[in-house]
Amino acid sequence: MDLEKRLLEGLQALPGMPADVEGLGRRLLQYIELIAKWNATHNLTAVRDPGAMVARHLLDSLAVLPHISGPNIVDAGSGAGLPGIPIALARPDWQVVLVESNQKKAAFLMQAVIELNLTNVVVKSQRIEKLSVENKIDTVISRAFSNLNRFAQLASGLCKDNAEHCRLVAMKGAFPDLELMQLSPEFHVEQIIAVTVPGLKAKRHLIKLRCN
Ligand SMILES: C[S@@+](CC[C@H](N)C(=O)[O-])C[C@H]1O[C@@H](n2cnc3c(N)ncnc32)[C@H](O)[C@@H]1O
Repeated sequence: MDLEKRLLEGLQALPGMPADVEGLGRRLLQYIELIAKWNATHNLTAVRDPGAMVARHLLDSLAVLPHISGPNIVDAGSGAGLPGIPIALARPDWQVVLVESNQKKAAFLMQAVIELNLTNVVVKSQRIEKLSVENKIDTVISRAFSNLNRFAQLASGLCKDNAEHCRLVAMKGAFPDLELMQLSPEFHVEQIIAVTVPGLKAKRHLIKLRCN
């Protein structure tokens, strides 16, 4: 099955997608083509085959959409823009800040914002723990960033102006028993959600934290 067809089938199987799934699919394909082009020089992701990126990067990122709240999202340790860029493409009404401390990756993100005309995305080339934001943040999300406790420690300052509503959301693979046991009591586990990603057999879990 070709890439576009596989992507469209995946998008149609996911809840919370926009009405114009085909338009979203075209922009997502443009995005993975850009990753593939820059990957050789900027080492953005170990997944080199655009075919494998469909499920492992795009659908995996979009599967979180029904479980997070906007409109102000921060993606901590965004790397090649995951999950932040797919989220921004699917939700043009949300504002997404991509935070990435590696300068080469941040340069890619800035180029992606221009080439994909992402008017709802801002790139911050810095460490998440140093970030200050003007808007009240609704969700700080991370994928493959660090262990749960470290993520919570580094990112919780971003929730301080919106503590009632703001949530820290960590995208994890297998159920992270050990990481949950090691989480500091200052953070409260609000929800653990098993997520199904079309085309992926591997398990996915979202850990949603509230700062007490
Ligand atoms: C394993 S990569 C994951 C990238 C992307 N989230 C994904 O799922 O493909 C982790 C990223 O976090 C970035 N990073 C690590 N510590 C950071 C920090 N304190 N602030 C911002 N970015 C950080 C690294 O440079 C790296 O690009």
